[in-house]
Amino acid sequence: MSLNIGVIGTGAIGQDHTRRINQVLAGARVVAVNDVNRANAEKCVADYAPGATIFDDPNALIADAGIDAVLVCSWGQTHEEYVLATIAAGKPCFCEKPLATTAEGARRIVDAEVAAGKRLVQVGFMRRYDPGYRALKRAVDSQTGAPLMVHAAHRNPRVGNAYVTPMAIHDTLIHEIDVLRWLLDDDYVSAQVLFPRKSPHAHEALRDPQVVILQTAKGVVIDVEIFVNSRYGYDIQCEVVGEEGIARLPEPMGIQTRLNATLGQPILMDWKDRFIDSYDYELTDFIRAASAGTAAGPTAWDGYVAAVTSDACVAAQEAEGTTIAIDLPARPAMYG
Ligand SMILES: NC(=O)c1ccc[n+]([C@@H]2O[C@H](COP(=O)([O-])OP(=O)(O)OC[C@H]3O[C@@H](n4cnc5c(N)ncnc54)[C@H](O)[C@@H]3O)[C@@H](O)[C@H]2O)c1
Ligand SMILES: O[C@H]1[C@H](O)[C@@H](O)[C@H](O)[C@@H](O)[C@H]1O
Repeated sequence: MSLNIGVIGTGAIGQDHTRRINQVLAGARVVAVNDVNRANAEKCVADYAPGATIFDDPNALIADAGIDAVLVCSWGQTHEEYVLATIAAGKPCFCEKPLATTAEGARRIVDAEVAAGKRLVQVGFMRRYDPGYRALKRAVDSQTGAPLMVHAAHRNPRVGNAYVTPMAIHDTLIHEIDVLRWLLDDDYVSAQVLFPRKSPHAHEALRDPQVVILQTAKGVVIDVEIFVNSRYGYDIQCEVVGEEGIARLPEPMGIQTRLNATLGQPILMDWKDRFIDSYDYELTDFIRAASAGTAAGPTAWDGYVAAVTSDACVAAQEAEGTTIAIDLPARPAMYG
């Protein structure tokens, strides 16, 4: 039996997920879509979901008896409302990051899921599914000894004018916030942000680059460079320094050339290409679990921890150079 999915938010990633569900993956179909911008919904249906129903009301889509599960791919500040409504309908929900734009909002989702008594939410932290990060985790767990430090970088070639300083945390660093605590099996205890000299490519409302320093409960010190005007490429770096050696995230596959006295390898420019396999794997996991009426993968608790950590990092941006403590409440039993 095929899982009937409704997608709320049919912009860049909503369309890309619709394409992969309808054209690449097995076991599910996107049969309904909603977008505040109807033209985006129409384009998504025309390109990737012929025959799907366009709902003008997202809550009607969530409640519709023909919809088994919901993908929330709208702007971050709208996620909480739709995820809560999907939990209330008792349906599995895949929510793109961030789960909510405030820690309080993410906590309301955790509480609703706990009250529902079973997992219904998967957060779109796709890097946990990336073969490179998975190989890195195996090396960190079994070869390089207890981790001491992590050096990471998250570089985008450019961003639009709507992207302002706190978004470097909520929109960009949030991937490292999630994947590094998964990689290290650890939680954060403090955050500090340093601002190097500003890139001339950064617009007025954006301080870019930034360096975020996170410390973990086990004593690991992590530095993450966020540089969203790198110009040269979409580049994700991660190196874990352990007691016995160093493990590095592999570069994405690319043809190496020896040409004109130069050793060359292309660098990707778009996030869609960098994690293309991971998006396929995370949605495969979602379809499998949702077909059994539940959810798998990154949890609402992971989304909540990311929100608490993000808030601390934004406070650390505002208090430039000051170390901000991160306090997490006890983890509900449902999340292991
Ligand atoms: N996991 C990843 O790597 C990744 C990559 C890109 C985006 N994202 C996340 O996905 C979400 C969407 O990002 P995007 O790049 O596709 O943005 P986008 O602007 O291209 O698309 C968002 C769509 O949501 C629609 N929308 C906004 N508010 C809505 C509402 N209240 N109800 C219904 N539709 C609404 C917009 O009209 C737009 O079509 C964001 O939360 C973003 O952080 C995740
Ligand atoms: O929404 C995108 C996406 O999450 C990318 O993976 C990240 O590199 C960008 O910085 C962010 O703006």
